[in-house]
Amino acid sequence: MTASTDRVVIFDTTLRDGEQCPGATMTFEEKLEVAALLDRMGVDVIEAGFPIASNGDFEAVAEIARRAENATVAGLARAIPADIARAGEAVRHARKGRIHTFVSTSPIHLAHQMKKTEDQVIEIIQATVTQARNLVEDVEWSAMDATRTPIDYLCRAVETAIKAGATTINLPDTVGYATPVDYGNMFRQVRERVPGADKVIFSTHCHDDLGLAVANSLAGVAGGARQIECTINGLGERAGNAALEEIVMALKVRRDVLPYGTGVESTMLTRASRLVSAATSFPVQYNKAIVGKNAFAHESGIHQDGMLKHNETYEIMTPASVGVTKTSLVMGKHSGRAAFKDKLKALGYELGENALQDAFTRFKDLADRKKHVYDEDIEALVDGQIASAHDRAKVLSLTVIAGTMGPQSATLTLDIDGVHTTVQSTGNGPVDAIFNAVCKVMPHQARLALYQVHAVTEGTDAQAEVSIRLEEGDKIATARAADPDTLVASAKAYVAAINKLAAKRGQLNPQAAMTA
Ligand SMILES: CC(=O)SCCNC(=O)CCNC(=O)[C@H](O)C(C)(C)COP(=O)(O)OP(=O)(O)OC[C@H]1O[C@@H](n2cnc3c(N)ncnc32)[C@H](O)[C@@H]1OP(=O)(O)O
Ligand SMILES: CC(C)C(=O)C(=O)O
Ligand SMILES: [Mg+2]
Repeated sequence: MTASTDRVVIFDTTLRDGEQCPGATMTFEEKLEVAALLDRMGVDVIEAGFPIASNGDFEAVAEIARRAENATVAGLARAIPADIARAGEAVRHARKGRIHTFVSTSPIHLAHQMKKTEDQVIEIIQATVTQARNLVEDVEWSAMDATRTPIDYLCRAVETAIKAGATTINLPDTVGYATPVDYGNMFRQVRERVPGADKVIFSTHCHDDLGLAVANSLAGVAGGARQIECTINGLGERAGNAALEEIVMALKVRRDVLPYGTGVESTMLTRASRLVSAATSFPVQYNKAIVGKNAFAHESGIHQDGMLKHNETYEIMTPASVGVTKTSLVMGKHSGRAAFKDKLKALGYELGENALQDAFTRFKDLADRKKHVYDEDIEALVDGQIASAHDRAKVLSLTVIAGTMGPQSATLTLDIDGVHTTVQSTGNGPVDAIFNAVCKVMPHQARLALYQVHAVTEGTDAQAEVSIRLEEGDKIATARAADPDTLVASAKAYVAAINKLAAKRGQLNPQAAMTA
């Protein structure tokens, strides 16, 4: 695949450079799982590890090589015969195997890390690429720290690698130093000057030290590269590598100016991101492009209003195109009426204009005080509004006799429209006794569909929160009440639910709303 084609090879190095990120080590099984997903989603080359690094790395590369059905599997090797032999052994059983060998070319690396002269490194390139090529057909050679290498020497090194049989030439921005203009020009110059450059694929490999990894990779493609090395979630050494999901979507969304396709199924990107995040225990930052939790979330009223009118007002790609079910309109202090009304509709409420305005004001007050406003908060706010608007009965006092001696009984005083009524009742347990007492004052035909108690906090002095759901024909009323005394919370929740039911009935027949 030379520069004249419009297809870019996606080379994923999550399992090699990604794993070099401090703390991101994956187990053998996790690596197999990630590799299987990369293979299925259409990644062209999976760099599965650095076989000389450890027996574990060797085994992982070898097993991934055996299992991969579509992708080429690459193993990394320094410019050292033992490394190359080990990488060759690891990818031996792959349907398509690659040895990726690299050596430094920059003056600073030659002087301080390699302690070799330029001529010595040229000899090493010649010998090691030849060795690799004798083991496999597909050999990638990388000039480590290419972007800090004088162009004349870089061209000489690349020419040596091509002559020795390299089929892919990678020019990494190892330390994340390049800018897009530099990086694109480097590829243009090398491709123009090196004999045989038109017979190989040039590759980018960018690090994100200046936050330019994706931009540099795309500039490299504009300069003639046709392979991009990248990682899921941008994982990698130091600030990471170019993020695969960003590269794939940039090429997909901006095909008008970057007319190069990939074979990656973009709807699997979110899944891959979650898998790698779980395997490495590295959380994905909320505002990460493409796969972050907020990538398709809108909180501000103006954006939400636009999104409700037309989804292209504030989204340049659909959530479905990257495997996210839907856009989310997050309710918060920046939300407006349009989104609030839409949320209420989704939650099953249809309020008149005045009630809507009232609920919206209360919602804004709540959002000013609370960081996250959940659907349940909005439900409670509207339910509370409905209930308090029709809150005709209130629990004034409750005395319960419970325990083993039985029968359990409850003495309950309710305030209904300002009139205090006291009743007594027995029951099969204290809660039953309370509910029977309530029914004496407020008879109804509703079925108790849910009675649930849970502790709001920990400890024996915790507040008990009781949830009740009553169903009467097609009318449903739910209510919650909290009190340090579970039985008092039960009485309050039950009365609140009946209040709501009465209000619902009352909308049809106000006189019959409460039959005390
Ligand atoms: C830019 C990159 O991402 S490069 C890849 C980096 N990844 C890793 O290093 C992860 C895996 N690494 C390892 O497990 C180990 O470092 C090993 C197994 C590769 C080597 O371990 P050791 O033999 O103990 O060497 P150590 O790590 O201390 O030093 C690296 C040696 O490799 C040499 N070296 C580094 N790169 C290359 C290269 N491309 N070709 C040849 N030699 C190299 C260094 O000069 C140094 O040699 P020296 O010991 O003669 O000075
Ligand atoms: C091994 C090489 C390709 C590398 O990771 C780098 O230069 O960043
Ligand atoms: Mg790297």
